[in-house]
Amino acid sequence: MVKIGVLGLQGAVREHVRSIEAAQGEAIVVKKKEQLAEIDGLILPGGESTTMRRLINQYGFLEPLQQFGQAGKPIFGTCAGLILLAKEIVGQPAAHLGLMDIKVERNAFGRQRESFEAILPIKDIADDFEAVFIRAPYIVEVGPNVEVLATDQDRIVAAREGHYLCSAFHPELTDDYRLTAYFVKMVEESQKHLAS
Ligand SMILES: NC(=O)CC[C@H](N)C(=O)O
Repeated sequence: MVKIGVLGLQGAVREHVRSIEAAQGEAIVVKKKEQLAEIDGLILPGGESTTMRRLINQYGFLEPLQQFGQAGKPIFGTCAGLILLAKEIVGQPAAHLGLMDIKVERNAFGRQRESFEAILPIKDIADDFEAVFIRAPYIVEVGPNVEVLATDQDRIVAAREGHYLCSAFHPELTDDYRLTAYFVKMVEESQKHLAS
């Protein structure tokens, strides 16, 4: 069974643990950078990206997280986690981890649609995924190697670039484990690659 960490500094950590277990992965809550050596893939949960970034700095996580991704280990960023992964954030001078070739806008759906649900098709994963959005960002632009997996009213809300996966919505807040299961499979496949 692959070991999947959930960055446990802030946000929807326990819900991701439950989803990983439901998707046949072993879940580990990562609170210290040394634990990154024990896991095969990592989920950056939703929460508040600015708070998470402050804690990432405080606990010395920034470079270890970047190295984890650059070593080819899969990372799945959900909501605030997507913002952490992005190379560019609209209106902000600097990115956080800057690993994925996407440009994102924070709180992009505005006040009227602060939180909402939508049934969305996700490429190769589901025709009818129940997507829960909470003060969600969306992806404004993607680089040439990024595959768009889902859109909501023409806004990009899920994408993949090689071993990086992201969603603007929260796949851990429902009992629909298909997106998490897709990530577990990505981690299993990367294990085969990294071993060969
Ligand atoms: N549910 C979420 O993760 C919200 C993300 C939040 N708006 C941020 O900018 O970090």
